[in-house]
Order: sequence, then C-alpha cells, then structure tokens
Amino acid sequence: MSVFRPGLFKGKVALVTGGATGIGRAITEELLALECRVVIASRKEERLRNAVQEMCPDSSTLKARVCNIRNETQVKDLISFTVSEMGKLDFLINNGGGQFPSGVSEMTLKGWNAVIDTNLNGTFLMCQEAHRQWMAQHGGVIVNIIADMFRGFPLMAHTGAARAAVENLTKSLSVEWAEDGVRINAVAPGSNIYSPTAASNYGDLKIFEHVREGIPMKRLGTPQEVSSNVCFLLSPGAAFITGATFKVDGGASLYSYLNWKIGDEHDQTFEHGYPIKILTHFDLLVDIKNRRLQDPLTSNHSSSSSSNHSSSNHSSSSSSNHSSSNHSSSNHSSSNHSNHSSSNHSNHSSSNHSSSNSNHT
Ligand SMILES: CCCCCCC/C=C/C(=O)SCCNC(=O)CCNC(=O)[C@H](O)C(C)(C)COP(=O)(O)OP(=O)(O)OC[C@H]1O[C@@H](n2cnc3c(N)ncnc32)[C@H](O)[C@@H]1OP(=O)(O)O
Ligand SMILES: NC(=O)C1=CN([C@@H]2O[C@H](COP(=O)(O)OP(=O)(O)OC[C@H]3O[C@@H](n4cnc5c(N)ncnc54)[C@H](OP(=O)(O)O)[C@@H]3O)[C@@H](O)[C@H]2O)C=CC1
Repeated sequence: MSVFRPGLFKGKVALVTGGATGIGRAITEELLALECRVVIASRKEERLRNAVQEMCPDSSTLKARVCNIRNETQVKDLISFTVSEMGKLDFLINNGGGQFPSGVSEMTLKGWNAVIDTNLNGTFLMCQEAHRQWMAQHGGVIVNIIADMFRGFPLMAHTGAARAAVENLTKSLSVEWAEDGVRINAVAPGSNIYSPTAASNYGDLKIFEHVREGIPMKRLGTPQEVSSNVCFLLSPGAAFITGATFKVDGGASLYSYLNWKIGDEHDQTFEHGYPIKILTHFDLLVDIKNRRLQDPLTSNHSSSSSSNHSSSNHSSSSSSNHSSSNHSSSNHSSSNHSNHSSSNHSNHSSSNHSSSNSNHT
C-alpha cells in the first residue's frame, strides 16, 4: 500500500538497513509496492529470512544480507553484494539502529560506544561505502533515520548525541556530494512510532503508552507514516530537497515533556558551591542494576531506594523532601558509583515525583 502512484520506483534498487522489522519493514513494503527492488540487511539472519518469506519470496525482487553496520568489512560486503546482485544502488535508507535507556552516570563506556558505533559510525560507514562503490559515479538518494533529540534526550543521551551527529553529517554530505547527483536527508521519527519490535526493546514497560500524553495528535504514529515520508524524499517530488530533516512525530517535538523532571527546589539548594540536583525521572525510572525499565506506576520504589542509598553520598541537606523519595533506586548502589565518592551531585528524585506522575500519565 502506498499513497504514491503505482510503479513510481520501477527500475530502482534500494538498500534498507533494519529492513526486516518495524519502520524498516514498512519502508521495504512500500518500496516493493512501488515496484522498487530491495535489499534488506541487519544482524539477525532468521529475522531477515522470515521477512523475505512474508514480504516477497521472489529473490530477484527482494534479497537479504546479514550485516552489522558497525563492522566495516561487513558494510563493504553489503554494498558490493547489492551492486553485484541487483546491478545498481539508487536508494540507501539508513534505518538500522537503536539504543538502551540509561542515565549517563550509570552508563558504561562500552554501552556508550555500542550506541555511538551503531548509530553514528554505522551510518557513516554505510554512506561512505555506498558513495565509494556506486553513488559517486551514478548519483543516488540517501535517507538517514534519526530520532527526536532536538531538545536533548535525557535517559537516551548516547543516542541523542549520535543522532544529532548524523543530522549534521547529513548536512555536510548534502554539500560534499551534491555535484555527484546525491541527495541526502534525514527523517526524525518521534519517540512514538509503535511496532512490536520497537516496544520489545524496552522490556516489560509499556513505553509507548507513556508517551501518548505528550503527542498533540493524541495517538501513536505508525511505521507506515514514517515510510511515506521516506518515499517522498526518495521520489522526484523531493528533487530539490537535500540536507534537510523531516520530523514525523505528531508534533511531539514541540510539545512533549522530556522523560526527566527537575525538582522545584533545586536552584535553592547548594553545597560546596554546586547545586545539588534533585532530579526525578519523570515517567520512567531506569533500574540499571537489573537492566530493565521500572514503571513508577506499578513498582514500589520507596523501600528499595532507601536501602540502596545507605552507602551513597547523597547530601542530607537535600532535606526531608527526599526521605520518601521515589528514587531511581539501584542507580546509586555503591558498586556502580564508587567513582562518584567526591561528587556533590545527587540524582535524587523528590517526594513530588508521584504527584508529577499523576499529572502526566
Ligand atoms: C527514556 C525512554 C524514551 C523512549 C523512547 C522510545 C522511542 C523508541 C526509540 C527506538 O529507537 S525504538 C528501536 C529500538 N530498537 C533497538 O534499539 C534495537 C537495536 N538496539 C540494540 O541492539 C542495543 O540497544 C545496542 C546497545 C545498540 C546494541 O546491543 P549489543 O548487545 O549488540 O551491544 P554490545 O556490543 O554487546 O554492548 C552492549 C553494551 O551496551 C550496554 N548495554 C546494552 N544494553 C543495555 C541495557 N539494557 N542497559 C544497560 N546497558 C546496556 C552494556 O554496557 C553492554 O555491555 P555488557 O555489559 O553486556 O558487556
Ligand atoms: N520506533 C520509534 O519510536 C523510533 C525509532 N527510531 C529509530 O528508527 C529506526 C528503526 O527502529 P524501529 O523500527 O522503531 O525499531 P526496531 O527495533 O524494529 O528496528 C531496529 C532495526 O535495526 C536493526 N539493527 C540494529 N542494530 C543493527 C546493527 N548494528 N546493524 C544492522 N542492523 C541493526 C535491527 O535488526 P537486527 O536486530 O536484526 O540487527 C532492527 O531491524 C532505529 O534506528 C530506531 O532507533 C528513532 C526514534 C523513534
């Protein structure tokens, strides 16, 4: 199904990373509907195999290739596979990517690097190799899927940094490669495009139910609504558009709360010249120790948080507000934070946390 005219992409070849699931799958289905031939690529072979069977078992129209976009050798192989098997590469859609939710204090360097490597370096490698092996000589269109990180991305700072970098990379390449006939744009889905695979990345927490409140349109978006935007950018209708970012978010980037609340008193509370941060994750609490998100509406934090704070250096001057704190619990266990011993920072949530939640969920 597509809003675009049948046969729009007849004779074209597209490469879609992450094309077996969610947004990438919707893009692949729409491209196929418009008579494009497509290669999908990602890490999990079985996912790819099943997707090909379900979408189009005709191997001259749809092919799959295992590729971890973090791996330069595999990226080179993917592009050469596409060109040799399909004969060309007109469209590259850098959609494969993702992250895990975590505060920066709790993040390991390995975790940071994994997300930067996936979303920034992976996109860089894919663009570079597509250009080297095909688009420098023949032109083409690239669409980079990024994210709504325009006001920062608390709890997702690694991906926020990576996606902001990809947006800027997109601008640089739109200038560098314009003379080669390459257009390159970015599409930023809001944090609100539901698919089962996207949701499953966040464990038991029904993350997409939480975000609905912050969407002016008061509904979640669909992968198909991202796909139609991507197809527009690939189409001749976007022939004079390059270096741009299109948001597909139901207005959420203009309206939604960040997943973080700063306590009312923070600017009045200082110790050794530093503000003591009284922060509370707004709707979502990250339990780093257990590597899963906790839902503040359904989980009881108060008992566990007090025991977890016993060895941390949270300032007692952060007052009685904190005694019944709905703190993000194990984030502050001494084992995770031994290097914070001289820190004056307190990622504390205040007692107004639960009332905030009731206003916003
Ligand atoms: C605050 C909530 C906002 C909600 C917004 C919701 C909007 C939706 C946005 C979306 O993007 S939906 C799409 C979601 N899909 C994906 O994210 C899929 C791809 N993601 C991944 O594969 C991983 O997240 C990854 C980290 C990018 C790669 O994982 P991989 O296992 O391949 O990495 P490794 O190289 O093994 O390194 C892992 C390293 O990373 C840290 N880490 C990984 N997961 C977690 C976690 N859940 N919690 C904390 N830390 C994590 C950790 O340091 C790992 O190293 P080890 O400790 O395992 O050695
Ligand atoms: N859904 C949403 O609300 C939002 C999504 N996004 C972004 O949109 C894109 C698509 O996400 P969505 O469809 O929602 O979620 P999915 O989890 O369904 O899609 C992520 C896809 O990326 C692939 N992938 C992940 N890491 C790699 C890698 N290292 N190499 C190759 N492929 C990889 C996965 O396949 P495999 O596991 O087989 O490798 C999977 O198909 C992602 O970049 C995501 O971060 C951005 C903002 C919001």
